[in-house]
Amino acid sequence: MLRFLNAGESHGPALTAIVEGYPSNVKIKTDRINKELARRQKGYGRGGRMKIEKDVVEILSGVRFGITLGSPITLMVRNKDWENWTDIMAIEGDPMNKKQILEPRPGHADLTGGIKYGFYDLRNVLERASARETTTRVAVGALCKILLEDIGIKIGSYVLSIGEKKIDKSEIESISYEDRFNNAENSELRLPILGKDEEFKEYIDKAKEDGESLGGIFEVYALNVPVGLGSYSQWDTRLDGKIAQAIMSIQAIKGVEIGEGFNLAYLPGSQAHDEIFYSKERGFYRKTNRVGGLEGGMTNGEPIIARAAMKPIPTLMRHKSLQSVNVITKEPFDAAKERSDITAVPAAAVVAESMLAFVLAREILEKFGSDNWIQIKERIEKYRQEVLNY
Ligand SMILES: Cc1cc2nc3c(=O)[nH]c(=O)nc-3n(C[C@H](O)[C@H](O)[C@H](O)COP(=O)(O)O)c2cc1C
Ligand SMILES: C=C(O[C@@H]1CC(C(=O)O)=C[C@@H](OP(=O)(O)O)[C@H]1O)C(=O)O
Repeated sequence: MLRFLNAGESHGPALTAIVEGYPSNVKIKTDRINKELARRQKGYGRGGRMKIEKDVVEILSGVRFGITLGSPITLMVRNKDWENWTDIMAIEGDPMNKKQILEPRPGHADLTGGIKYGFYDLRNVLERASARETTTRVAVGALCKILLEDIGIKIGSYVLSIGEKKIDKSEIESISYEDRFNNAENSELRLPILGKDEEFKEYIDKAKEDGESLGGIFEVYALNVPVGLGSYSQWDTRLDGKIAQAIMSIQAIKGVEIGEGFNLAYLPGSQAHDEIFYSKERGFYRKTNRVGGLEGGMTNGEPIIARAAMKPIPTLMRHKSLQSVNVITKEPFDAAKERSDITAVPAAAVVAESMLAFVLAREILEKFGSDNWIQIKERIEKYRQEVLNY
């Protein structure tokens, strides 16, 4: 089974991931992975840290002369900021008590993590809870995208709202997925339509001036996915559940819906489902995709669509603060900080693409075999023909 683990602290020397179950005979170019890492770093509204980091991957195992071996792949991305934090983040030696963080920030793992793991220096919690970790999720996602692209599956994302500023569903209905993809790539906010960036940027600037932070909603999709990934046979083989879990695991995500999701609850049955049609060229198909490509926990051949809601970034600037309590003195304090993102919805969307790519690559390998990519690809092509002839 394809799986990965990642490790690393936000201000430690490096972030790493080990990917196991990735097939042999896949051509890997580090440029392809670096392109995804750069996409995650973009997005208007990010804070000072993104000016420091320029994420690039180093492959430490599992690839020889640019070809995967079928053995575990180790990926590493160095933290440039480590140089500024070496003494605070010291791996050996006596603790530097003067740099302890005793003030838990609301909306973060700080307080609960401190209580649970038995630390008063909350840096021990926040270093790992931070979304900096998503860098290696994206590196792993890039490996998965290489597989998926080779069999014609394309994954993308776009931002639908930041705070109260929204793109209406009706504004993008007539735009093809190809155009939405290109528009989002050319927008600093990953917006699916052109000409809206300025409006959104002004809105973010205003939030910054007010000392506020913003959340938002993004959509992530996968096109040309074969029918029949996932299964209805057990609760934990249902693919809609796996996708929701993978996206929900991203820091600050508080809601995930598949297809029309929550809106379906307001519709009568006659308007909520996707009727079935048949043509010789296309086989079975739907004219609508309200269920986001998933029925009975399986892909039905239509695009997979998932939307996620991100809460506003918890760290606020000095002039607008949230109340909290010092873990030693028990005195109240003001949790505002100097450095933070104002919003990171576009970055979270790229992370969600990576999580979707990982889940889909894992399902593909589960269904079609997991050792030699050349054979796996042949099986997928044969299966696609069978589906068409069903
Ligand atoms: C890409 C990305 C960047 C983030 N940047 C920040 C940040 O600069 N400051 C901050 O306080 N939280 C930031 N967050 C949110 C926190 O990581 C998150 O709210 C926190 O870890 C608590 O997790 P939870 O919201 O899932 O409970 C970011 C999240 C993501 C996905
Ligand atoms: C470093 C990244 O995001 C970070 C996620 C994050 C958090 O609390 O989640 C807090 C900020 O880090 P710092 O406190 O060092 O400024 C963000 O910059 C990244 O996305 O690569």
